[in-house]
Amino acid sequence: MIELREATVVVDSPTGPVTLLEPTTLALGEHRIGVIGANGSGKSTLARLLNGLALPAAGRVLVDGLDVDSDGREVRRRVGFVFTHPDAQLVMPTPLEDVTLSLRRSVPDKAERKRRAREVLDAIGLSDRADVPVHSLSGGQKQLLALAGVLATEPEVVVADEPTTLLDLRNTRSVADRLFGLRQQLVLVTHDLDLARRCDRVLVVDAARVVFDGPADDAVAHYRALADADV
Ligand SMILES: Nc1ncnc2c1ncn2[C@@H]1O[C@H](COP(=O)(O)OP(=O)(O)OP(=O)(O)O)[C@@H](O)[C@H]1O
Repeated sequence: MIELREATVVVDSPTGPVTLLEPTTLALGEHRIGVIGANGSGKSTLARLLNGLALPAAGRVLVDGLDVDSDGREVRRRVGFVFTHPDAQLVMPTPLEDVTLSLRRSVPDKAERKRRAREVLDAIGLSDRADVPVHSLSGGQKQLLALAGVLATEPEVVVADEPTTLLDLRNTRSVADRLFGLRQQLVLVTHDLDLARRCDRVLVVDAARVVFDGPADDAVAHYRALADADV
């Protein structure tokens, strides 16, 4: 369970401190939680708080009772993060080497690590691409590989920040189907309202606040009304 208690994100800027997230209190227990809202509203900031990529300036963020501030390493082990751009995550020349690298902490034996990496690639549908150059993969395959690298570490929660934004319809479907097929809790930041509708609970973020929190259809209606009010 992830809990935010009056968590606030503030950054310094040349003109003084800027609040990226107003004090926010949430308990995130549902299997699939969507986060929607306009560009620049604070969705990524909220997502990054959940695994300590952003730290609260005030308030607390707890993952299974562990504080992101003081137990950052353990929190990051429990909460995996998938970025919009898979290239931000893929550092090795081939998929097999990349997933093997993700396993370096959890699997000490080298041969066993490779075997497990092949299993992970197989499970995500990339076993036939295991040894090709990463740069030759399609955008969808790269995003699946980034997800495989995260899943290899066996997190309890997967936070994905607009993981399908760069993908075409077919790749969006395949990445989304993997994400929604996970046994792990999923927190999905997305501009794709069809994906948001598949979530059990959806947060709408606007101007650095969570302005709606509830069932997906109601959240999408709320977001549409906000957009209409802006025109
Ligand atoms: N380090 C920073 N310093 C100053 N402002 C920042 C910083 N990081 C983010 N911001 C600003 O905070 C606001 C919220 O950013 P965030 O990335 O959380 O938005 P978002 O809702 O995820 O947007 P998008 O849908 O465009 O990805 C934006 O106006 C952004 O420019």
